[in-house]
Amino acid sequence: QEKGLPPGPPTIPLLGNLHIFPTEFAHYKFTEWARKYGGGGACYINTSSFCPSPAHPTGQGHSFYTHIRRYSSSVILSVLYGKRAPRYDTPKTTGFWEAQHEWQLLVEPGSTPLIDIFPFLKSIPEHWAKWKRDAKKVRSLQRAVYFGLLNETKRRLRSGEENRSYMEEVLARQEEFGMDEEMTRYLGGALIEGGSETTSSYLQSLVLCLVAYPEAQKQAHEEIDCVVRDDRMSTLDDIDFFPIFTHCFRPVTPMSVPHATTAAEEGVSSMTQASFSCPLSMPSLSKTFPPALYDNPEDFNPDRYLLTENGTRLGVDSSDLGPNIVFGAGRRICPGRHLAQNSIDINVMNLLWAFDFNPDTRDSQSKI
Ligand code: HEM
Repeated sequence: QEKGLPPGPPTIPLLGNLHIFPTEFAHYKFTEWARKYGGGGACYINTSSFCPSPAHPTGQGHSFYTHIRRYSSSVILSVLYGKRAPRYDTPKTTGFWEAQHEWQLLVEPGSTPLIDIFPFLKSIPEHWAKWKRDAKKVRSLQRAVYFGLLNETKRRLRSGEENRSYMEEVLARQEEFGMDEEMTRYLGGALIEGGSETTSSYLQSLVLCLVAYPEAQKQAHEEIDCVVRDDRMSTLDDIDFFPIFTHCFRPVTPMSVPHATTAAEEGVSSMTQASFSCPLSMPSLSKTFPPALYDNPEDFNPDRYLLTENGTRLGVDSSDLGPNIVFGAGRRICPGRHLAQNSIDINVMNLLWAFDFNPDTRDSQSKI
């Protein structure tokens, strides 16, 4: 590694660590490197100017996946446009999820050439560049949804049917914020993206964990039944009776979001300015930590949070591992974290209150 940087895997000129950058489940590889080079703590991965996003396995086709997705879309659409998503199979909802899926395929490591390092690649004709055709497709899918939603809001405003949604406020103050039409459409789009899949992934992982760990599910049912009786559903006031629902077992953003400096920093060459240091986000993944910090980090064991505040072994200093670490830190911390946490809290309680989750035995291929 360059002088002054934390230890990490050996680099090669120009590409840094790009030639060994994992194309699938990158957070597992980073965990391994953190253990190998950083003694379980931070290690530095030089990705030159290529910013990957974590790979997500695609949905399993179970209806609980789409129920949960419909829910998270409905919450964010209500906040942004005052519009609910009562069914999954509406053009706006399925349109969004299709665009999101295609987008993720496009930003996965390895799916596009290194255009930031070799800008001449941009001039390859579309006919020879699948990634260009894919990008065009994603652009038109996203624009259909985002433009459609904003146009609908404008039509409503023109016919005097305000609903005091977030995007109405943005439209009213467009000039004050210095936002043109394009920025306004994409602001809505970015917030739908930020607010939909994050919450739904958390809840989908929860259901999978409950199925995979029946003992933990049984215990959770007993606890919820003591607080929330059969004659009512839970409310956010009930949350104080439960330990914090942690994001740490299967965090939604195991690598957080890559950050880049916009100006040279002391001791950092221009080559690494746009690199990101994954360990910044790694504490959110309990797998990252050696058993010195966590007892059996690979086990879904909610009880660990009863033992110590952050689920670590007794006597370990875990002040850096607070439950909010999954929402990032500093000035770019997730602005939707309060909405997200409330949404998660109420849903975890209600899902446990209402359902027994069991493996789907109808199709042996789909068992977890
Ligand atoms: C379980 C739910 C969620 C998780 C785990 C999560 C996580 C994160 C993380 C790790 C970041 C990057 C922070 C950083 O760069 O340091 C982020 C950014 C962001 N999130 Fe969330 N998020 C969630 C829900 C939401 C919701 C519901 C919204 C919208 C209402 C939202 C909107 C955003 C936006 C707009 C950003 C970009 C902020 C910026 O770059 O300045 N997120 N989120």
